[in-house]
Amino acid sequence: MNTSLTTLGNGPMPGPSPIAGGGLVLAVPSKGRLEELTRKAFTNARMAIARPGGARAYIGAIKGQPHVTVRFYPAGEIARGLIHGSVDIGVTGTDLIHEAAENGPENVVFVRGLGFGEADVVVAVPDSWIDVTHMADLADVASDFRARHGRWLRVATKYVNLTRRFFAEYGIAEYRIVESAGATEAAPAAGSADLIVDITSTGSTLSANALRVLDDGVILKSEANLIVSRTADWTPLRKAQLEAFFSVLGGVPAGISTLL
Ligand SMILES: Nc1ncnc2c1ncn2[C@@H]1O[C@H](COP(=O)(O)OP(=O)(O)OP(=O)(O)O)[C@@H](O)[C@H]1O
Ligand SMILES: O=P(O)(O)OC[C@H]1O[C@H](OP(=O)(O)OP(=O)(O)O)[C@H](O)[C@@H]1O
Repeated sequence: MNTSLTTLGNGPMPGPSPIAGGGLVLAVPSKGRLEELTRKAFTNARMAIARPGGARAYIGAIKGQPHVTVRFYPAGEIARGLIHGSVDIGVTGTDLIHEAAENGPENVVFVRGLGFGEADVVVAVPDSWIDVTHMADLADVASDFRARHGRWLRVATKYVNLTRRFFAEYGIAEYRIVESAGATEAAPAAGSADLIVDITSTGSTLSANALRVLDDGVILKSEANLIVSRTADWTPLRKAQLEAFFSVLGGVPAGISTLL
């Protein structure tokens, strides 16, 4: 697995930044698989993240980057912070940028994929729905579901916005979203929803719950990314700090130069 943040090799250990004052917020995932792999990626790039207060502390630092404050946030919060400009640089899943706002991708620069957190957001139905293999079949099911069952078709998901946009592309409007905070795959068997939209990587959670991805049901392919906010307040000082940060990672990436 390639967890390198650099494109041009690791380079020398960074010295103290010549720039004083101001400061950038670098947000990294506070828990789960993304936390561990993100920290490994920064360590590989000789930018090891220190978390002096331990696993429950929410502020960290990078040696040699005195103008960078590391904040540990849930992955979804990082996406929202990058879009709104309260986070300058962040690592999170691309799925969360797309889910957080329809114009989310326009408000950030995806600097590079990090080679982990690879997963697809998919539409999955019970294995027993043998005649439903494509979104067009689902559209047929949705259109007469209420007449047949006396209630709307229910979709369990935490990807409410991605679901609405994707279903609209197929003209599917007759359904209800059941917001799910976790264990979404359990919802159809538990009777709280008819189908789901969720993230999958190996597919084992879907098959363990007798669910199947529709043939054209991949909404998007996601990966952990190093991301820069376009909406942050890019004063000349902070732009210089951003350049200093990326100089350690092999140079300022092309997409960033439009900010500078
Ligand atoms: N099985 C998986 N394989 C690879 N990447 C995944 C997998 N599940 C989730 N991810 C990635 O990690 C991100 C965070 O997922 P996770 O399940 O840790 O979030 P959460 O705990 O539900 O959300 P939050 O961290 O915002 O509270 C996902 O949005 C996706 O980008
Ligand atoms: O396709 P799979 O490889 O089965 O992964 C999919 C599962 O991973 C995530 O959950 P979570 O992070 O709670 O699960 P995990 O750590 O067990 O993968 C996601 O919400 C799915 O439930």
